[in-house]
Amino acid sequence: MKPVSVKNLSITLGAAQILPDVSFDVAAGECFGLVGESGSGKSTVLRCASMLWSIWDGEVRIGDQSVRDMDVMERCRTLQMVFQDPYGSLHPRQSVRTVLSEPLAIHGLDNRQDRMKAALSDVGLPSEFLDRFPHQMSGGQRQRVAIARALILEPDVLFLDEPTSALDVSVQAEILNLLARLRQEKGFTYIMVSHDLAVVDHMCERFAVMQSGRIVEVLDRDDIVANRAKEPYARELIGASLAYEQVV
Ligand SMILES: Nc1ncnc2c1ncn2[C@@H]1O[C@H](COP(=O)(O)OP(=O)(O)OP(=O)(O)O)[C@@H](O)[C@H]1O
Repeated sequence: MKPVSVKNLSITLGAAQILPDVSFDVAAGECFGLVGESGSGKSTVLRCASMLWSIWDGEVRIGDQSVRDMDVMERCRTLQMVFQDPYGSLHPRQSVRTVLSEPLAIHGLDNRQDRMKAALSDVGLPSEFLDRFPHQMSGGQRQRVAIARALILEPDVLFLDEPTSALDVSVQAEILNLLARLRQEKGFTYIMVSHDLAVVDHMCERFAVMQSGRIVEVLDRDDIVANRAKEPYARELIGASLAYEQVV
């Protein structure tokens, strides 16, 4: 289990300062949420912290190491990402076997067959799925494969970028429960982006409310129940989410 620390993260793209100055700490084994309106910079935090984008200022550490000091191989073994759209994140012409075996080959890991079967079993899929292609699976099964791909190198930290929002409502809870079980079993540290406060409330111990590239407030579940949010935007977001839950 490793903690994550983000300090004074800032990024400017063209003339726009997307993140002026973002800092937060995530404890080892914690699930930390990032919520906020569309365009508030949630995914940008993950893109920078994972080094998908590298032109930013500040510091991101996993355990005692800066992500900038890790080489690509080390970073892949430390940190993996799960994206919103499992169809988009899986190559249409690659079988599950190819998707799962490639990282093992690149990292020179042995017992590949056993590792692939174990990763599929971890996400609740039988080993026959190794021969399937993305179009032969449901959305939920594709997301399970994307999660298996993230697990296969046994990382410490997972960044989850709206991992259920492209899925049918009936499958969303299944995937969230799977992610919660995996965290318990494997001791992952999660940073989870969502626009859905109910999802974050279900999954995360604490969450940061973002607006216009800034964290306006960090809250935990008890703060929601006790209506303790101080910042007007955070209060508004929570109020809107609670009102929506009452309507549906
Ligand atoms: N490649 C890019 N070039 C320029 N601006 C970008 C780029 N990607 C994102 N942005 C801008 O950065 C800001 C933050 O985007 P980001 O995707 O991080 O928001 P978000 O909170 O994750 O939104 P959503 O919930 O809709 O995914 C937005 O104003 C967006 O227009």
